[in-house]
Amino acid sequence: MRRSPKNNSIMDDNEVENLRAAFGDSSDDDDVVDQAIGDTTVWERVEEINGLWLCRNFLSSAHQSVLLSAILSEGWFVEDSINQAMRFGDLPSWAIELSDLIRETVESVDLRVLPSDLLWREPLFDQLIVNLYQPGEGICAHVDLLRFEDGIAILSLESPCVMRFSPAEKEEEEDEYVDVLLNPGSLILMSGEARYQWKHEINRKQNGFQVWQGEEIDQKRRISITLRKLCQA
Ligand SMILES: O=C(O)CCC(=O)C(=O)O
Ligand SMILES: [Fe+2]
Repeated sequence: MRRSPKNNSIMDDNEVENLRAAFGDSSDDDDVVDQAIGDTTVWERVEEINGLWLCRNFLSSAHQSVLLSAILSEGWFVEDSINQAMRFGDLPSWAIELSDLIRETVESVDLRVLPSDLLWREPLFDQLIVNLYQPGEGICAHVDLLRFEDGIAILSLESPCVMRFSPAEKEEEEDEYVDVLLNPGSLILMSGEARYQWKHEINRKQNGFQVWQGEEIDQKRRISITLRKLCQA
């Protein structure tokens, strides 16, 4: 069975004001603020999967460029053989800003995007993975390790991709899955069932070939940022 997510877009009345506050209301640079707010900065619940939320335009293109430069200037990806960087505990300032922005934008909508015990834990995230995928590279189906708490965020940069969710435990021969398109600048949040009862994967094996709604996706390099919190020992 193939299912694709329906878009339950709900725009909170206060959202634009809150986003303006989140991105800083620099009156000398209103363009950047407007781009940051975007016209589709909306949390969408992926209907088929409890606890899975998508914010398509979480970061404006300007903000994506700034973040990408910050990541690349960490110097983690200077060699072709290195495609993943992990940090625990003290995160780089750009990751803390991202984490703050997630909390602010979730708080600003009157929707249960993240249960409040997760949203208000301190810190919200203390573990970071940056993955760099060349065209044709992806990640096989997995549930994130249980050493991490519930409440996981993934931000996409540079290239769109399709992330496939499938039940972690499926009946034999059952082929149930839900595809979600992750555009650059989009953010997904997984909690509850989405985090524990569904696997996620990115299949770009065939020379980077992926299809979304019948259209081939032009694969480029993709960078993702995964934010999680380690369980207490
Ligand atoms: O790159 C992604 O979007 C997914 C990364 C991921 O699932 C992980 O690091 O556990
Ligand atoms: Fe994962």
